[in-house]
Amino acid sequence: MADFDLIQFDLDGTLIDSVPQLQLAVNQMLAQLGHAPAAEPAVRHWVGNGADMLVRRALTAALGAEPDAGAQQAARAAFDAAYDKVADQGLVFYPGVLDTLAALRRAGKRLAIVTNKPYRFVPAILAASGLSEQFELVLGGDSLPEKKPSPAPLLHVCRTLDMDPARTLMVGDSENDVLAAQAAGMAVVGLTYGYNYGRDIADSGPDWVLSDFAALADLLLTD
Ligand SMILES: O=C(O)COP(=O)(O)O
Ligand SMILES: [Mg+2]
Repeated sequence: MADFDLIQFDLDGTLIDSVPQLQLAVNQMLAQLGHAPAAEPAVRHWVGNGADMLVRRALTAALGAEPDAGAQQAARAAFDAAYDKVADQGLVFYPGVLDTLAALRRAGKRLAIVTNKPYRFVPAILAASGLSEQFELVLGGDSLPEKKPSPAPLLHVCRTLDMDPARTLMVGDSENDVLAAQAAGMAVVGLTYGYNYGRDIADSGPDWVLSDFAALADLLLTD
């Protein structure tokens, strides 16, 4: 058994499969700007570095070139307005997520979320899932000047909750989660089922590779 007091979770691709809602918002943005819709696998590969990068990657694919600042800004505003309407609709949790989070809380583990998704969208998602009370701290990609793969948000959570990074576990689906945790001096679990630009999460060298969220209970709660 691994002994950690604080578990920091990624959100998209780790707790929820948010690509359906992100795809809706991306395609609404593309339609508004006169472009053809993007297919689901493409959107899946564009997630991971926050909304600005998602919008930039979608626009670059549609235009065949990098957007200028004005186009990017207009597209981001269109995306935000569309995503605001759907972010908390029809949420799908990966198998085992809700039960395992509840078991970790019952065992006295402290839980936090560090996502690259802009913070404004996150409270509604957690409220719609009944998870608002489970996490002591929630940081979005724009909560601090740096987002994952910077270790800054992970270390900020430890400082705020007065916890030692050496007794903290990061759990995520992307190399950004693994790199952030490694730079923060934290152990990290890489989940295989999320979004990692189509790459194998094992390649970034997490301490554990799990294909099932419920396996976290075996890692953290059995002795
Ligand atoms: O919004 C993103 O690009 C990714 O979000 P995540 O950090 O929760 O996976
Ligand atoms: Mg993720």
